[in-house]
Amino acid sequence: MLNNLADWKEIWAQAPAEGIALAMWRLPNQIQQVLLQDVRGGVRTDSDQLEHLGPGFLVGPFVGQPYFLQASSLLYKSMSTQTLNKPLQNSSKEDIAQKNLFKAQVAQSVVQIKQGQFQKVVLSRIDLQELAADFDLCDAFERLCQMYPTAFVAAIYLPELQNVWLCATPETLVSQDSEGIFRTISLAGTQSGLDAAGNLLSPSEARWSQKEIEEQAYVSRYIIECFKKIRLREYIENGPKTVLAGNLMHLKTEYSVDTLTQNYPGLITQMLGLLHPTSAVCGTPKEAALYWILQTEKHDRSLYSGYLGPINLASETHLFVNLRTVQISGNQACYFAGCGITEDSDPEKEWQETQMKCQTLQRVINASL
Ligand SMILES: C=C(O[C@@H]1C=C(C(=O)O)C=C[C@H]1O)C(=O)O
Repeated sequence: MLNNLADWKEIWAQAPAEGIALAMWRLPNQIQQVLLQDVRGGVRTDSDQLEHLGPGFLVGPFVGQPYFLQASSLLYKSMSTQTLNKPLQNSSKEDIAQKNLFKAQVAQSVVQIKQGQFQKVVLSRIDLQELAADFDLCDAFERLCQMYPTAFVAAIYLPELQNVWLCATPETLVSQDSEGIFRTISLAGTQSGLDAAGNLLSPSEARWSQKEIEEQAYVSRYIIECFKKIRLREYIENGPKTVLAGNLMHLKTEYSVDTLTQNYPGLITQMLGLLHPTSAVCGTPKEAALYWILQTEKHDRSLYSGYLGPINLASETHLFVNLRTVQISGNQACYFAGCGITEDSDPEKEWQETQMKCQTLQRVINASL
């Protein structure tokens, strides 16, 4: 039947030798997990028309053409009901050299903003850690599904990249359901969702500063500008409101469009092309922010802050921003996290924010020790 955890582990173990591309995911608020195998190994596509690609899984890098994984086979199983009984621990260490470098980059970005080069930029950094000898990808995926029920949890393997990515992201980039409802969100502004004792706070306890409200408004304005470019006026806007995303809280505004009554059949393809990379992961204006990111960051973002998700499956498409994500090569884990910088940014606070974002995955992955 190939639908229990042991079978899925076997498929993951065999994939590199067989040159098969894999994607395994669990949509937000669902219990069903899906494992897709592409015997062709996944191919680069121009994604001109998502609708024409057929059923599969799309993986777009921060910059460049996406990979399309065709659904050669699909396996389904339910999330394990076994509860996590190991304590979660925050294991991120502070590397002083990394911290100083990042804080200097944030300070330089603030200077650029004050000089009028751009208004907002999202800078990221990496945190390299060794995985425990008994780390198991499928177990970590299960734990993330249990810990973060509202996240999109996914793991992918692409033979061309020779590494695995695992994420638990709170951010929808674009989606369209079987009734033709298109959705996107504006997500930004970050604060801890835990109190000093590590208990979850309620969203009503969040207090947002002007800086964070402004930071999220850039993303909302950017989305509305994209709608304007295609002369779409009939959209529903809901928010901003505070949402919990794992150990963090963000400000979120939801946008939806009824593509059937509005007669917009290609909206999702058009919006994907216009939106990515949004002001939530790149900045405003996009070109100047992107130029600064590529000049400043010392690492290659690769698939971090790109997008991924199932397309054309059961007449639905759900693409998410690849955040709260880790790239795994052998026993090396490379965690990625970024933060939105505006003219009011404080380098120390921005560093702390990236630490909290890395911990979203680290506290769960390291709990399997
Ligand atoms: C860039 C990241 O997150 C994005 C940036 C946020 C912010 O700047 O506050 C919040 C949510 C995401 O849209 C990340 O998690 O790496």
